[in-house]
Amino acid sequence: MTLLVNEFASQEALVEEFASTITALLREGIKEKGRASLVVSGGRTPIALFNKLSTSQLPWENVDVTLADERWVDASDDASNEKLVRTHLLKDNAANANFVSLTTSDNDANNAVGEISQRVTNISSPFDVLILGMGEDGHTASLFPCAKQIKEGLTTEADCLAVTPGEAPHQRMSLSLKKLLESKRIFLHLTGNSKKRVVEQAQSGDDPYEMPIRAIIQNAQVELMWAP
Ligand SMILES: O=C1O[C@H](COP(=O)(O)O)[C@@H](O)[C@H](O)[C@H]1O
Repeated sequence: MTLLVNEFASQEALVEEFASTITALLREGIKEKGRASLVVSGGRTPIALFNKLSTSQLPWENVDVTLADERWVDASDDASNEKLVRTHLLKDNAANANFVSLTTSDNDANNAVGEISQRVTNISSPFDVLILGMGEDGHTASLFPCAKQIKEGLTTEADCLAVTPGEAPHQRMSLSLKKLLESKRIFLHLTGNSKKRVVEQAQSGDDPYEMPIRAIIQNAQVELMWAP
């Protein structure tokens, strides 16, 4: 499919426009169906966007928010994507959004796949907005090229799976490629020149197992939101 490239002069300019686009899409979803859904990623990139989005004027109680992936740590751990979302997004106007957690108290994420899948399935499909990030290795969500579950992640009909990345910390829970693609609008949010080079590398090859972000770009229209 296509990668629509939106480049901004600064991260501030990106956040301003991106937050307003997301707000408009969620408002549209609520108008059409009574509820809207927003799937976000973790990591460092989305923090400023989350802070800005939390000030958006929306009936947030009608918005379901979940994650594209989670690190299998306690929700109080600094590595937790849920902690990031709770700290930077689910506050101010957005405090009443319905957050769907991708964690349980199970020690092993494999034992929680059924329960998490059920939670994700209960969010109306397709998602209104999906915001993906990407690592320097071309992983997106927790679909890591170095994980032995990568084939499962890119081919399963299930909504989510447990992943153990070979070269990154923490076991993960990730939405599957199939579930990620069930989204009306898919954004890839990146900052910095090195991530831009990784996207260019992804575009110049075909193998999704080498760079899983390719599986998204090859199967959907993806809107890149990039700033230096
Ligand atoms: O581990 C993860 O990394 C990616 C990228 O994070 P960033 O810090 O480079 O922005 C993120 O998209 C994913 O959700 C997260 O679990």
